[in-house]
Amino acid sequence: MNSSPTSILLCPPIDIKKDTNTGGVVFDSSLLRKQTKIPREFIWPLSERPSTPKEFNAPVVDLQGFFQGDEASTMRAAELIRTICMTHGFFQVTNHRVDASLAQDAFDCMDEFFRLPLSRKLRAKRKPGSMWGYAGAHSDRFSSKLPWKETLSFGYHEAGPEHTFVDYFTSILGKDFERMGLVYQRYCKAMKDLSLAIMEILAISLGVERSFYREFFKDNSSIMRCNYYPPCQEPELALGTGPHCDPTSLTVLQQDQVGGLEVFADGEWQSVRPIRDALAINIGDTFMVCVLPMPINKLMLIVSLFKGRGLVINSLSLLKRRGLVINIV
Ligand SMILES: C=C1C[C@]23C[C@@]1(O)CC[C@H]2[C@]1(C)CCC[C@@](C)(C(=O)O)[C@H]1[C@@H]3C(=O)O
Ligand SMILES: O=C(O)CCC(=O)C(=O)O
Repeated sequence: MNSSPTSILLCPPIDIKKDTNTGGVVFDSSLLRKQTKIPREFIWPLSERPSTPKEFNAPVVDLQGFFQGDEASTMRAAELIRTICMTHGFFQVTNHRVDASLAQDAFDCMDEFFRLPLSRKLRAKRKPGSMWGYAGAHSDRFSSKLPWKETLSFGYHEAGPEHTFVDYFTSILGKDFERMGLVYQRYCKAMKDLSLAIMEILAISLGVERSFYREFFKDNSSIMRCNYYPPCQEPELALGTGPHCDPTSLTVLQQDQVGGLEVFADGEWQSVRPIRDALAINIGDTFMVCVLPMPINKLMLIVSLFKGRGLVINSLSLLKRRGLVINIV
């Protein structure tokens, strides 16, 4: 499909637009998604691109027993998480009590935002030094090995005013985005509650007083990111998110069914098959360094633009690749 003569004729490569102030690439996904040749700024060195990875056998932790106060089940979950922390630090959780319709609303709101024309998204453009706002391919910060993605980020603090997000979205995008503010306010609260529950199990796993991390993190801040990976006509050359560790404590990720997330485990990149209604969790650097009794390798993540089975993401334009990420700092 990518290299069919018709698509080449319909979509001749264009010169990439540059920001007149910063000289950075302008990531206009409505145009770039149709380009048969991607701009060189997005091409990653072969050595940094994972080749078709094998599937990662991600452990699944069922939180039902924990939430029902079942001690035996909680201890089993804690033991499983302990083993996970001692090896790679990545797992998925089911029965996590984040309402499915809220999770769907969070995807719908991000779709609504990323569908806007670039000029409107740029009204929310992230200012240097701020964590709040929209960024296309992080081209304001980097000039090569750009990620093929758009991001909308904001910070969450439970004790902050309840209307923080509503004020932010409506002031920047207009009244129509009031619902988006309300949805993300509820969503971040739900994710915060979940992260504290996981902190409690982590405390049991690691042999510290049960409420220790819950107390420690209860007044914390979180970073929320909506990552949207638009269709790419040369997905084998680009990456959605480059190889990285999370320099934070705990990450909760809600992803759609397309796939693309990979973890570096046992010395190789391995793809994580999304499980419907499950959330992906990984402990970040802070947790690894502070709490683990023995040094282990940091967990590395990447988002490739391939599905696990090597099919091209999103060329079949109905598919999407979306990640809603919360980093507990
Ligand atoms: C503190 C952070 C920086 C990044 C977000 C995060 O909360 C966790 C990981 C970082 C990141 C995702 C690693 C890959 C590159 C990056 C620029 C991105 O693609 O978003 C990173 C984030 C950043 O904003 O610097
Ligand atoms: O978007 C995703 O699926 C995950 C991206 C990621 O690893 C991150 O933003 O830290």
